[in-house]
Amino acid sequence: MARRWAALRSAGRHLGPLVVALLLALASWQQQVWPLVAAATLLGLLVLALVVHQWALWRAGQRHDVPRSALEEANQGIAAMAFETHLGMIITDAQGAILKVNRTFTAITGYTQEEVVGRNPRMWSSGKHDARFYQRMWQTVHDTGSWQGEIWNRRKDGELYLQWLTISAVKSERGEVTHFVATLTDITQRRHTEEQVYQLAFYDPLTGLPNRRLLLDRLKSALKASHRSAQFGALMFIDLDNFKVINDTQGHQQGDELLCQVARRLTSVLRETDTVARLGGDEFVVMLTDLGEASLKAAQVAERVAEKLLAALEESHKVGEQRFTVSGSLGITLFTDHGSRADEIMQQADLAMYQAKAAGRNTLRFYDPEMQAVVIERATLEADLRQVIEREELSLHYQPQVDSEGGIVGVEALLRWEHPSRGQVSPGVFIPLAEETRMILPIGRWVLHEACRQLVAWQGDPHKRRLRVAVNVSVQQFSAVDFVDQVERILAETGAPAEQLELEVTESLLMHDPEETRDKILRLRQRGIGFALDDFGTGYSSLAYLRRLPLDRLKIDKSFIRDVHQDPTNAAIVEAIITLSNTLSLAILAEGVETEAERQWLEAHDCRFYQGFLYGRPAPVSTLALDRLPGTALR
Ligand SMILES: Nc1nc2c(ncn2[C@@H]2O[C@@H]3COP(=O)(O)O[C@H]4[C@@H](O)[C@H](n5cnc6c(=O)[nH]c(N)nc65)O[C@@H]4COP(=O)(O)O[C@H]3[C@H]2O)c(=O)[nH]1
Repeated sequence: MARRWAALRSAGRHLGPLVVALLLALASWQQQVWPLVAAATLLGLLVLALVVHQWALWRAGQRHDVPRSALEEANQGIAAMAFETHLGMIITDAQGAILKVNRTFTAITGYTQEEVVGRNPRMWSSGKHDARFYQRMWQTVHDTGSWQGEIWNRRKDGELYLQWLTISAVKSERGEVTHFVATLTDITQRRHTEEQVYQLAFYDPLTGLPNRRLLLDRLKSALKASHRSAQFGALMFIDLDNFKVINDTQGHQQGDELLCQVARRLTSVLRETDTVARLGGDEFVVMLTDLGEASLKAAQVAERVAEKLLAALEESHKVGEQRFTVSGSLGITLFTDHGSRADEIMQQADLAMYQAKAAGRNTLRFYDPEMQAVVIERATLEADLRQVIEREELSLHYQPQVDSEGGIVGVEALLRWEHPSRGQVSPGVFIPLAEETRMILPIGRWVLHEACRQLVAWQGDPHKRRLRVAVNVSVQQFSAVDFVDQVERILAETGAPAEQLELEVTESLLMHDPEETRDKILRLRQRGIGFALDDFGTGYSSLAYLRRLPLDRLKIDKSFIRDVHQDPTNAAIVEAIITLSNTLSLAILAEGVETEAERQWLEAHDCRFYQGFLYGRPAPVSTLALDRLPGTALR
């Protein structure tokens, strides 16, 4: 029995430490390289099999005498199987001379067992790591029994590759190192994939510049650094002024090439520590750091750099066979870590850039906090505007339209917004905002519906039943493909008489699609709806288009009516408009008539319809007493 134990122990002595070392190597490697966990599991199973096998042999040995050579054979077989895993494996002696490598090693490195036995693994070092790296590595193996990490090595064909390497020292019973076991995996491809993912996540694919995410990351780090150093940094937004034209006329390929050139130009002006990022389109951002502790000095430095950047852009760019000049609008904001957040700083630089654009392009502007207040105000108003219909804060006021004999011919419906905390918001403020946000579409529908509902309500009132109601229609609303259907539907829903509805459109509609505009107007006129051209004289009027538009009425803008009786310029313009309307057989109405003198002059010059404070301000239905207006009578 004692003999059998000794045989087993002897076999175990040969194999055990190596297997344990293999396992340790695999286990530590497994923590790092989870995708190959399966290989480690396989090895674990082999070891389990070894234990079971040892146990079976021992049991068998209890019953029969197992020859020592059989035990050794079995152990060696198992060790050989465990050795041939998906990991590259190397066994060296205590001096580092290679004793054995497996097939995976050969597959990874290109070296066969015969080529490496007796040699030192130093033979394939890449030259990428310095002597200290190797010293530390071996020191760790000696101190702790193992080392693991990434290391660059060279394959037989000379190619560099990155491997995950685990080295374990195998010690004798007396604690002396007898062997080293190393496992290695080729992680070059994985690293390459990781780098690609990183590149995609943090860099702009076209120019290779950092993208918004990386820029924000760097800005946050810069803010933290400025907290420690108390130094200012600067963020600049650059937007190319004429890029869109070049892109549209020359094609996207040329546009892309130009953007790449711009990226190179901007980078060439800056220091290595500065960041140039591309946010997309033709928007670039530059971040400068360590501009000193004094804001004035920092601003001066930033301004100098900004000027250099603009100058670099202005030098002509050769794209394909053509040369282009581009200019940029540049907004700058300075930052330190005074509680500002990265996104706020970005917004400030963006705002400053818009200021630069508004100032005539090819220029730079510093961020101005007052501008910020305007923008915040606008954003809040916009948010409120989005809920204006459901919160029922809109109403219509009506302003009378009068003929030369004082008879009321109609009213203009004018939209009012009663804001719960701000009170009345002027249409001059919220209508443009509604147009920008396309909220004008639902709001416009509401106005039309409400005006038609009012028309029907007035049908029962002998004083108002024949009133014509004029409704303003914005270009966006009119241009909607279903505008004609929309009007038809509202007329049907409310039962309003179409011939008492007049739609007021503006000259900007003429710029749109004249054929489509004409077609829509004709279709609605067939239903009996009238059309007036509002604010006439203030916009761009193509007389050729005007002639072709089937209108009923021109409304002379109030700016020309002011003091028309004593302002020769206004008088000349109004006379010309009246002549034109006569030529085109259009009725004419003067807006903004405030004084009797203006009205008399207009009447003397053949303008017979008026609207203005002289006859009444726009008023809600409840206070609209059309029968009691001075000098008027209901027609
Ligand atoms: N100084 C002076 N002003 C006079 C006089 N008589 C009338 N007004 C004002 O002149 C504007 C006439 O409307 P608009 O030219 O269509 O100009 C309107 C129109 O373009 C737009 N708007 C108003 N309601 C609507 C609407 O329902 N839809 C659309 N799309 N725009 C609307 O907002 C603009 C401004 O509307 P309001 O502030 O109501 O301003 C109204 C009116 O109150 C006068 O004698 N003197």
